[in-house]
Amino acid sequence: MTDTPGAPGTFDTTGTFDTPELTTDLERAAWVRLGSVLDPEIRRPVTELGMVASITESTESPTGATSTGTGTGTGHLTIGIRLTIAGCPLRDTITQDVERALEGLDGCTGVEVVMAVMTAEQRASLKELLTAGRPKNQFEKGSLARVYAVASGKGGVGKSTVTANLATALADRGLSVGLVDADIHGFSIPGLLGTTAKPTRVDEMILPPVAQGVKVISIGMFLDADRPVAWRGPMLHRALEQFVTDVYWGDLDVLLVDLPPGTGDIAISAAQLLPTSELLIVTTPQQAAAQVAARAGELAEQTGQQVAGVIENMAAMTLPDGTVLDLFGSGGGQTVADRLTGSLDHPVPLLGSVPLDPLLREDGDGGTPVVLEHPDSAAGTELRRIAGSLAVRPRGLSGLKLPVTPRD
Ligand SMILES: Nc1ncnc2c1ncn2[C@@H]1O[C@H](COP(=O)(O)OP(=O)(O)OP(=O)(O)O)[C@@H](O)[C@H]1O
Repeated sequence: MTDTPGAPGTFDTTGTFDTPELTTDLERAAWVRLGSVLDPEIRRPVTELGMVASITESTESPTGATSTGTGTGTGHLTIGIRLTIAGCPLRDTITQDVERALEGLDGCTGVEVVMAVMTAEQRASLKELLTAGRPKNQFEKGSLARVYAVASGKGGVGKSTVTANLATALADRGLSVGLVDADIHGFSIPGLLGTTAKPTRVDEMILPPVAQGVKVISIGMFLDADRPVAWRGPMLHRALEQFVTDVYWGDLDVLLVDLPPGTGDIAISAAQLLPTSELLIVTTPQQAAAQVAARAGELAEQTGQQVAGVIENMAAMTLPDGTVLDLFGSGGGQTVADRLTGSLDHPVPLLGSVPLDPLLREDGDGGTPVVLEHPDSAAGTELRRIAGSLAVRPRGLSGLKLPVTPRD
């Protein structure tokens, strides 16, 4: 892989992209194959994004011998790729993906990937291509994405762990999923998804890293991890606003938002910025915890949100010898669901009850969500089941009867 300066020229003035000049059959076949290479962040083919600058079959082999007789090339391809920014952290991934896509291509004797960087005009064209026709806030009313803001009454109930696993399980089902870590003071989502990647900036547009198949953005990606965040309400609101408006999410099926615990500024900002969002309330089975969790759900009355359901976490676990360990008591999830059903104008179901499971914690610590690493574990099975019910849930609950799945 070698670097060359960005070569302008194959973008036309209307902001769309010309295909590179293709003169041999091999070059044309390579172009078709490269249509399967997705930009790792934008998740669209590199051929659609103006990232393939050139495909050239050399007439001279790397050893200096020229091709003979046929008038065609030597089968050695040089692929010019334009990265969005210099020092793009994903250059190796893109190189490997290009090489893999061209593997076994008939008549291809070798591939060299040459990297360049987009010019300012090319970046502007790319941004135009990605944002054209999209509202600044794509999650306004009328948005096709289902948006779930995950809330809890207090910290430590496993809200972030549940959110990361639901996002991963939904992505694993083939849905296009975004995840905003809005737990500004206690951001833990990048760790739970095993990523230390930073977002790429294309001018003022932010491309979120993809981890475990989920497009994820967290305040932690912009900060020095060891420094506490001492932000006040307006700054928190601005940060969340940027996550909503400046991040390129593409066409999402589901956006999950990991809220901080409680009923603070961010929960209210999220309701304003994401007017179609519904709340998912996470609680432990403990009755005292359930009372606080219900209060977080009742905020929905003031913000005009619906509560899509309650998820009980840290429920009783069955030990290998068959005994049941009921660490936090039982019934908290159902209590919250009943109380919210009583106080809000729509039924609030208990969506599921995730047991205490050491694998959930271990996999979370390891950055490999349990739904992928141990899908058949007690917690993995229940989290995948809950994700399944969210995946098929219609958007908006007004006037709809919800399937209530009480647990015993
Ligand atoms: N069902 C479970 N079984 C075992 N451990 C769990 C379970 N759910 C969560 N945990 C563990 O509990 C701890 C707290 O979880 P997590 O950080 O997700 O909570 P939280 O509600 O998001 O906290 P905060 O809002 O304060 O950030 C983590 O160590 C996590 O691995």
